[in-house]
Formats: sequence, structure tokens, C-alpha cells
Amino acid sequence: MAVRQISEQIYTVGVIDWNRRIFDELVPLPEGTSYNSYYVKGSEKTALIDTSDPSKQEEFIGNLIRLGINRLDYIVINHAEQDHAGCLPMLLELFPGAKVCCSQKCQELLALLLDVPAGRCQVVNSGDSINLGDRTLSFISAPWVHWPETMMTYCPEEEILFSCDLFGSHYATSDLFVQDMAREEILAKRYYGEIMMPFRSSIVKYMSQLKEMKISIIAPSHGPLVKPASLILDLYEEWTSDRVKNLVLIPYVSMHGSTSQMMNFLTELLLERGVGVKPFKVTNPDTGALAMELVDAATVVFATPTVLFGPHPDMVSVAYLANLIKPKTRYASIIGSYGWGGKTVDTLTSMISHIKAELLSPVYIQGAPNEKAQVELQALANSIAEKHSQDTLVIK
Ligand SMILES: Cc1cc2nc3c(=O)[nH]c(=O)nc-3n(C[C@H](O)[C@H](O)[C@H](O)COP(=O)(O)O)c2cc1C
Repeated sequence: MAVRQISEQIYTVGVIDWNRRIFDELVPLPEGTSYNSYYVKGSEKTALIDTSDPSKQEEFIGNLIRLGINRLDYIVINHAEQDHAGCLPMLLELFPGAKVCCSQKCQELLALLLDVPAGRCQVVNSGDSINLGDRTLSFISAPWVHWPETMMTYCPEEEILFSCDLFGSHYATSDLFVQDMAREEILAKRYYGEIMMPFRSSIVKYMSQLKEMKISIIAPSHGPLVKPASLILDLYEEWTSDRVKNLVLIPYVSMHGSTSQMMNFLTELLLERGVGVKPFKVTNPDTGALAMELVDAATVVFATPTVLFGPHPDMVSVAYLANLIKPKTRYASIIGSYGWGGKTVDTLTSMISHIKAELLSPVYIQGAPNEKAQVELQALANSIAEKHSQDTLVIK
């Protein structure tokens, strides 16, 4: 089903996983995903770039058989994670003459994770290439997008960048190339927020390196290919920039309604002041949707009551995640209600230390919100609106 021709000598032979709904037991997959693998048929030699998730091994091997592949000279492994390299042990049995091209670090991980013998690997460095006759594959080291061993592979004759996880999207679609750019923007942004955002500073460096190259097509490890490449490169340029949107994200939870009332009141105040707002309920959260909002919201206000002297556990989980993915948030605050005492504000503040945001005065009140709480929320709304309007990095 998934064997399709990209160009005269390049095919996609990976597998579309229409029904998978969670990745790494962490990332929700509302639209499924795909495990992309590419076959490059040079005039003298052949190469496969990445494999498939082992859960789809049968289908994947079926694709190779359908294409009549009975010899492989190289298997390029851009990334050792099992959803890309998981079928490698089987491939090494089926193609005893094939050499695995990968980075040194990848070779170590392949041995640890998949018991791949070092003798089957040909370690490559950034700038190295393999000659397939009339096609060349050259390698670009790209550690920390999102593992330390990652590399990308480039075919200059076709101007295709096999970008591994970078520029990907979890998107099961029959479109070989992105057709619906609005849909792609949402799914690619979600993917960027969940998986790539913690490595923003590394990605910025790779982006400037890639700008020097002639790239017509981006062929990622998940989701459809992108042509022209600028469609996704321009989006990444924006997401990895320091610029943020005039938007306040309010992750919230409330047991008896006091914190909800505060959140609603703050939302109204911000809207009146021309600031966008996105309330986000943290009970059974769609963490992908949260990550997507964190990509470019200028401000995050955590809204939680006190439970057993600290933040509500659902908020703890969301704050922990937000802190891990290191958004470029510029301002943060905390609002909520308590009954008799606790350390909610201190605990939450210490939990978000990776978010290098300026902390605006929290509004943390005892009981249901009264007039004093309203005044304090007005002051917070004024402060946010003023910060956004004066900050040159906030897109107006
Ligand atoms: C399970 C539970 C544990 C609580 N623990 C604390 C606590 O340790 N300290 C405190 O000040 N209030 C505590 N409270 C009281 C709530 O923080 C208080 O009722 C608050 O106003 C609830 O806000 P909400 O209406 O937004 O849920 C607790 C309430 C519940 C239901």
C-alpha cells in the first residue's frame, strides 16, 4: 500500500499506521502516523534510508518484496530509535551483504537497543558520502534533534533532504506530498512542540546550515513529504525564532469553581485589553494541543487550587511537561484559590525553572474570589497587556 515513487530512482517504502493513537506512551496521535523508509536505486548500488516500527515489520518487508528489492548495499540509519531502526535486525538477516551507515553514537545505540553487531556498521561522519553510481548520499550530523546520535541524509542529484525526525509530522495520510498546508501546519506545529521544541537552539544552527544547501524536497521520517521545502522551512524559521504571539495560555483546573471563576474573569479582562487568550483544561489533557500552544504563546498563567499543600496533581503534571519542553514563553504567572495554607506558588515556581520567563505577581487568594481578588486580577491583566504591547518580540 505504501510503496510509492518519489522520483525515477527514489521510492518511499515505509508504512502508514492509520490507527495508532499514542506514541512513546506520551504523545497523542489524533491522526495516526507513518514510519517512513526510502529506497534509493543508484546505477551501481542501492540504499535504504531508515526502516519502520517493528510492529509493522511484516508490512514493511512486504513493501520491499513488492518492489522486487533483492539486494541492498547500504542501510542508512539516521536515528537509532526503534520506530526508525526497529526492523534493522530482520533486514540484516535478509540482506547479509548490506552495510549499515550511521554515526558512531548511533552504532553504539544500535548495539545496545537492537543488538546490531558493530561489524555490520560503517561509521560515517558529517560531510562523508556514499556513491551509488549516478546518485550520492551525503551525511549531515544533527545531534539533539531529538537524540544525540541523529543525522540527516542528503541526495544532491535529487535535491532531497532525508531529514529524519526534523520537519516531520505525525500524520497518516495517503498524500505522498503535503496537499493541505493548513492541516500540515497544525500537525507539524504539534509535532514541533512535542518533540523538537526542547532542542530549539540546536535546530536554529541546523537551519542556517540547511539554508546554504539546495533543497527541493524534505523527506521526513514521519508524515508526508514537503515540496517545495520552503513550506516547512519557513514555518520552522518562525517557530524557532524568539518571536511570540500576543496570546496568554491559561492551563487551569478547579475542584469547586473558585479558580475557574478567576480564570474566566482574567480571560475577560485580557480580551478587553486586546490580548488573545487560550484557556486549557488540564484534566485528562491532550498534551499535544498543550505543546502546540506553548510554541508561541507570549504568556502562560497557571491556574490551580491548593491540594494537600501544593498544586493540584493534574497541574503538577502539566507544569512538569511544560518545563521539559522549554517553550520560549516571555511572561508567566500563577493564579488560584486555597482554603487554609500551603506552598502552591513556591512549588509551581520552582517547577518551571526551565521556562525563562519573567514571573508576574501571582494572584493567590483564600476562598472564593472577592472584590480584592478582582482588583488583583485587573492589575495582572494590565501588567500582561502592557508587557505585550511594549515587548518588540511580541507580534502585534
Ligand atoms: C482534596 C482537597 C485537598 C485540599 N488541600 C488543601 C490544602 O492543603 N491547603 C489549602 O489551603 N486548601 C486545601 N484544600 C481546599 C481548596 O484549596 C479550596 O477549597 C479552594 O478554594 C478550592 O479551589 P477551587 O474551587 O478552584 O477548586 C483542599 C481541598 C480539597 C478538595
